[in-house]
Amino acid sequence: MTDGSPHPVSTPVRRAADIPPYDAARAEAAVRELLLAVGEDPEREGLRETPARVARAYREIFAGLRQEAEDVLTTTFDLGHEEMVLVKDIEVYSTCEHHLVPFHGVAHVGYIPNVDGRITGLSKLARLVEVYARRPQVQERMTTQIADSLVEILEPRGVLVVVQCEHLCMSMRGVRKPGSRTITSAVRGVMRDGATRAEAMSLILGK
Ligand SMILES: Nc1nc2c(ncn2[C@@H]2O[C@H](COP(=O)(O)OP(=O)(O)OP(=O)(O)O)[C@@H](O)[C@H]2O)c(=O)[nH]1
Ligand SMILES: [Zn+2]
Repeated sequence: MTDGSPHPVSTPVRRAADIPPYDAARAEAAVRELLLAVGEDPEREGLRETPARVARAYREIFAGLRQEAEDVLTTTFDLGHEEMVLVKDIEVYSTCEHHLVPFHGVAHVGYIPNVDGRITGLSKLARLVEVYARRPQVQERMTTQIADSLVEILEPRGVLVVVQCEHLCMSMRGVRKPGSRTITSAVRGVMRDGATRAEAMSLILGK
């Protein structure tokens, strides 16, 4: 990303409560305009329902804008488990905020609970990824948000998030390099320690 990007990773993120309800009619009108702009006929048979379909699809694809990490990291248990918990290969579909085309791949989310051993349900880690993936995104910000929300809510001793994605904006257009993968990571607390980090990484890389 260029330094002059209008959407740097540090862009302040609006809270779900500050975002107006999804405007399906507006999305539909915009898709119709887009079809006209590219030279299509939105009235032809195959396209007649497309603006409404796309509006419904966008509601789903961007549903994370109206969710917060607190909404999904609800279930916590005090199991007294103080060792590393890692869920790997969580499938991710997100949308590049520069081109509004998908980027997709996997996320690996690990943490070391705090001394009380407070942990969350495993599925909640995958739900957390969804909250941040279902927004117009850049991969770096998504990775950071996943890590920081875990830190804030579970107060674990350490967190490691690794995301590996192919960006379709680099595959199907622009530089046209299909198959390249971008890897981002965010490491917090004791996961920064060499041995702990190495253990997490070997679990991620191991088959
Ligand atoms: N750092 C980062 N860059 C991204 C991400 N998604 C897309 N980009 C990049 O955002 C940049 C936008 O660059 P611009 O020069 O403004 O746009 P463009 O002319 O469409 O650029 P090209 O893709 O090179 O054709 C491109 O280099 C994309 O590869 C992401 O998640 N993280
Ligand atoms: Zn892009």
